[in-house]
Amino acid sequence: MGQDNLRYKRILLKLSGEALLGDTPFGISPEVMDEIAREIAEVYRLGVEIGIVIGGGNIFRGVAGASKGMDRASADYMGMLATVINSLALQDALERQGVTTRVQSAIEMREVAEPYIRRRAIRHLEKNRVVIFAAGTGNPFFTTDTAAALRALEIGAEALLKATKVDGVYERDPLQDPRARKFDHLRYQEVLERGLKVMDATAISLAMENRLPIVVFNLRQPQNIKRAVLGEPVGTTVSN
Ligand SMILES: Nc1ncnc2c1ncn2[C@@H]1O[C@H](COP(=O)(O)OP(=O)(O)OP(=O)(O)O)[C@@H](O)[C@H]1O
Ligand SMILES: O=c1ccn([C@@H]2O[C@H](COP(=O)(O)O)[C@@H](O)[C@H]2O)c(=O)[nH]1
Repeated sequence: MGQDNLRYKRILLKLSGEALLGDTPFGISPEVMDEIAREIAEVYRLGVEIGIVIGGGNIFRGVAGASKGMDRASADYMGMLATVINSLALQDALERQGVTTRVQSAIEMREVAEPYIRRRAIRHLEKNRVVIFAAGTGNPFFTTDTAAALRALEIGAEALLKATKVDGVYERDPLQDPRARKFDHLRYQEVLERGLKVMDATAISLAMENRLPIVVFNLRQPQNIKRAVLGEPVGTTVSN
């Protein structure tokens, strides 16, 4: 398949940390990780330039620590380190699929990852390397959704693809209310006004201000990443 069929040639893919659990109670399911790596490798071979942000919900979330009395900022740093663990696991899985990758961390840890340098990240993408952005924004009180929107804008991605545990954006959380209806398309403002929690408001606002389209879809449904890249109807699109 040639590049002409692609709807997006450079994407920022946000992967749910929680989806990595699969059937395991904690951490990373090797089967799920391999399956995700295969899907990404297929899209990579279409010639798409791919930046990735992966969440940390399978290991630790700052709000969970804070709710048990921890200092919020310390808990958030733990959450950011959790995303580094996931990023290294994803790098390993992708390289086993023959995909060249680099991990860039927003918190410096030279022995395991490059520091985040925007121009260098763009150069990696131009050289057909998948760039995995670890440690979120590097700042507490944010989430990896916001990190994904930020990095998408920094690298000039044409879309932010949020691959998560649900099929798209619903009128209410579908995990709480299975009767909730799914939207095919929503405007940014509607997501904010309806208080839809599928993505945090900071990420939505950043995308809205910069007209960055967001596609929310189910990570565990085979071929969904490819379908989104080809512009086929999948999940929910959030744009103007
Ligand atoms: N209106 C809604 N439509 C769809 N999902 C919703 C809605 N409201 C809440 N959600 C929840 O939002 C979740 C996705 O966002 P969240 O940021 O929590 O997870 P993630 O990004 O998939 O995981 P992680 O934080 O581990 O990376 C879904 O799993 C869903 O249960
Ligand atoms: O910029 C950021 C990104 C993340 N965090 C912390 O990491 C965890 C895990 O990220 P999720 O988006 O929830 O998967 C998050 O709960 C925060 O505690 C951060 O502080 N800053």
